Amino acid sequence: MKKIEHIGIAVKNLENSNELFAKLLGTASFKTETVESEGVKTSFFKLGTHKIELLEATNEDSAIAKFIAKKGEGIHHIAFDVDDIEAEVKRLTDEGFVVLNEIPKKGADNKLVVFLHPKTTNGVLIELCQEISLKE
Ligand SMILES: CC[C@@H](C(=O)O)C(=O)SCCNC(=O)CCNC(=O)[C@H](O)C(C)(C)COP(=O)(O)OP(=O)(O)OC[C@H]1O[C@@H](n2cnc3c(N)ncnc32)[C@H](O)[C@@H]1OP(=O)(O)O
Ligand SMILES: [Co+2]
Repeated sequence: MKKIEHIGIAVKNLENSNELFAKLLGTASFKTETVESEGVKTSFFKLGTHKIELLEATNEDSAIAKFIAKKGEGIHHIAFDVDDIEAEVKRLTDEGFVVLNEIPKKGADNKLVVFLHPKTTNGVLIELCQEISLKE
């Protein structure tokens, strides 16, 4: 794994949290994107080479809606940048981690993503992500 790509934060209202994080970080969100397959609306802030991803649920079955109902707003996942997501899936599976989707899926911000179950990673949901252009 190369670096932390982003930290995902579950929020109830993206518009309000966008304003709050813009004030907090002193910089505006550079992108908002809805990923229907994940049931989320996202907003990204850049901090050096890292990002903060705010996530609001778009439906009640979304992982974000369930998370907020159980734990409230807050840090939802940590995403790591990888060069070869399929090789990382194999390496981590061989190490005994539970991969939630072995086939990488399309995430936000031009990435392929894979999640690891938080039960096998000390209660922290881990996302692996790879820039799509590197795959082609
Ligand atoms: C925009 C796309 C992408 C990107 O490009 O960046 C994203 O970031 S999408 C983010 C949203 N999508 C996901 O999170 C997909 C992966 N997550 C899942 O598949 C599920 O959320 C899950 C982790 C398998 C949990 O789902 P489920 O079992 O249906 O939910 P429960 O509410 O029953 O939770 C079971 C258990 O797991 C704990 N949990 C749930 N979410 C988290 C979390 N984010 N961090 C830590 N722990 C989590 C939950 O508290 C339950 O624990 P117990 O109560 O102790 O059983
Ligand atoms: Co994410």
